[in-house]
Amino acid sequence: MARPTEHGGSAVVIDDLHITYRVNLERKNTLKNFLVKGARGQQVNYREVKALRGVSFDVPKGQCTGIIGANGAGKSTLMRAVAGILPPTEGRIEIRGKVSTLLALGVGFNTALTGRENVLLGGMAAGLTRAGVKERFEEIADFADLGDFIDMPMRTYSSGMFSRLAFSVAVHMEPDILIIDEALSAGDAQFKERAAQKMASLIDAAGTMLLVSHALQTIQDLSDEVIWLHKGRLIKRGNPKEMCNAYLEFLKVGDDKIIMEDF
Ligand SMILES: Nc1ncnc2c1ncn2[C@@H]1O[C@H](COP(=O)(O)OP(=O)(O)OP(=O)(O)O)[C@@H](O)[C@H]1O
Repeated sequence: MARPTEHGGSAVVIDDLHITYRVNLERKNTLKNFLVKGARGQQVNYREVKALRGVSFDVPKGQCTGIIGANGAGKSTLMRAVAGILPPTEGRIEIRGKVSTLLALGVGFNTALTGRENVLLGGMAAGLTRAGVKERFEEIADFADLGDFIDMPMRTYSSGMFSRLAFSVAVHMEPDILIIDEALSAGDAQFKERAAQKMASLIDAAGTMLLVSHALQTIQDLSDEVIWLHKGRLIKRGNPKEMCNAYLEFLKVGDDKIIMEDF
């Protein structure tokens, strides 16, 4: 049973989240090198990248929360953490419901298998029964619109085709929480249009969404609230138009001071 907290209406609660990547700087990143260095008492050379530094916010149920920020701000890291792919280095993520994400599904696809087989596996990985996936299969395949390619190994897919299938599987899982990271850039113009329509209908169906995009118009059109990340920190959260305007102003000026004044 959900713990009664002050975040009663939240689908996701993120509390003081830190994520630090540990990057191995060794030229020879091999087990042998690691063991040889260990045996000689030498240190293996690591560098730490603090991708998220104490981020806290909650995602209200049934709303779309947009995430914006410059390259390297930590947006994808945050999405991977909410999807359960990356464990928090420090802090806490509480998820109330079934999460579906393009990231996790894309990662889970086995390119030696056909699209059809991957839909089955992906659906089951997302918590559906075999019968449940079969019931939805036609709709998923129709939406991805890959023609005969659905029965071809996925290694023969273009990256756009890969994304279309991943997107289609993700949005047909009826998740409680849907994570979309730049999904609208998946596929060609026609698919983008259909993807946007599908997302609008998902939002109407009151699903909770986390949406990461550099397309600020899309963010404004779809989000109820926007979070602005910069260098691993949450700078501001609030009304989509105001957040996007503030971010655009920052991009124009290109100066961290504009952020730090309010921070
Ligand atoms: N696998 C990784 N190993 C080490 N460092 C990483 C890894 N992935 C991301 N980083 C670093 O973490 C920081 C945040 O990266 P992240 O991809 O989350 O940013 P982003 O906001 O999604 O950026 P973009 O808009 O460019 O996609 C960056 O400094 C990046 O270099």
